[in-house]
Amino acid sequence: MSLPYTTEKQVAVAAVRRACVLTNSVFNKLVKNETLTKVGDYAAQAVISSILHRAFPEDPIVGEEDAADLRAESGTGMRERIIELANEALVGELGLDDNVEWGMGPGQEKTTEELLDAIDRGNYPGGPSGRMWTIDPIDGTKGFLRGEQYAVCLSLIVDAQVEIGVIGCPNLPVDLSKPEQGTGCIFVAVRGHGAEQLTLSGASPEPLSIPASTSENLNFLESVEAAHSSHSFNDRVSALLGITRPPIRMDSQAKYCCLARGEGGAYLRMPTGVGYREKIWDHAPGQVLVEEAGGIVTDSRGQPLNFGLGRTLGENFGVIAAGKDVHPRVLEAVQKALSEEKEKARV
Ligand SMILES: Nc1ncnc2c1ncn2[C@@H]1O[C@H](COP(=O)(O)O)[C@@H](O)[C@H]1OP(=O)(O)O
Ligand SMILES: [Mg+2]
Repeated sequence: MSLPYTTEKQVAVAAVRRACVLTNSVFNKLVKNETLTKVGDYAAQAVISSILHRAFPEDPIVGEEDAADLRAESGTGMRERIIELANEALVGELGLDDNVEWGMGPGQEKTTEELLDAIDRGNYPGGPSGRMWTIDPIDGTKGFLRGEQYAVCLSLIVDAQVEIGVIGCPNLPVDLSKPEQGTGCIFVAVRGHGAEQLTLSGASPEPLSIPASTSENLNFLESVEAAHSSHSFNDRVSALLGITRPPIRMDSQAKYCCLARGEGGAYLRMPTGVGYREKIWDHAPGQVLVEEAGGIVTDSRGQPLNFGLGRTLGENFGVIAAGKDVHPRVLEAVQKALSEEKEKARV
């Protein structure tokens, strides 16, 4: 019997790889300003969505972008650039085992209308049942703009459970401690079948598992942006756990990837204020990756993240991701730090 989701996995990896090549070339070719990330975002979503649609025409997509601004008169310049870049990425000869059947390779250029429709196909509202894909074409836009970490993220959710996660990290060192090995990795997980790291070209799969950690070699992975995740709360939790090493700060779901391969011991993301709801495309691929590498992902109450509530995870209780042995300790420290905060607010 073949493994479940064999075709889905191949198509997803190929789509993410093409989108990574595209975002790299956007970064290298264009002026570094806010428009750069928009161009990359739209073009990468167009590419991934086109490839998914060709392979799985019935599957709905929850994507970060929609094409409304591009369809407007004012979007003409950007639109033309995006169509050109998306088509380059779709037909480019990457010397890989891509399949023309899935809308990649020579002669597969799309019209403007087809690509705008592909972007708009990301408008699915999500929900508790059925199959759906999530796309975050450039997660960590701030990191992308700085030439640091960002990630191209894709997941398949079935009945609110994440079954496949694929995360492309073009700027991530193959091994954080061996920079000479170069950068560019793709992380892939299939529920029940493990997690692996590939090179950006899709070669050399290495299985991933999170090693056991002690307080001495443990440290947090956290956002660069203090507005996305409270640094001071993480400092307090670190102190409660006796962690002495400074946190590893990086943008995007690259944090889940590093955790899955044993770099840092826990990813902690606590809300900085009220109001922001985490999006499912920002956590679905990372969740299955960490779980398949042997870790646990919950919110700050110890509850699993709920991917069946729509486009967001609902009320924001934060995220704790860590190895099996570390997670209970982090959860306990998080709850202690939360009750300290409550106590302070009361006094
Ligand atoms: N107030 C916020 N709290 C948490 N996450 C946020 C907030 N504002 C934006 N984000 C999202 O955080 C993600 C990046 O997180 P990180 O800091 O780990 O790199 C992005 O997807 C970004 O969404 P958006 O793309 O809509 O800006
Ligand atoms: Mg994102």
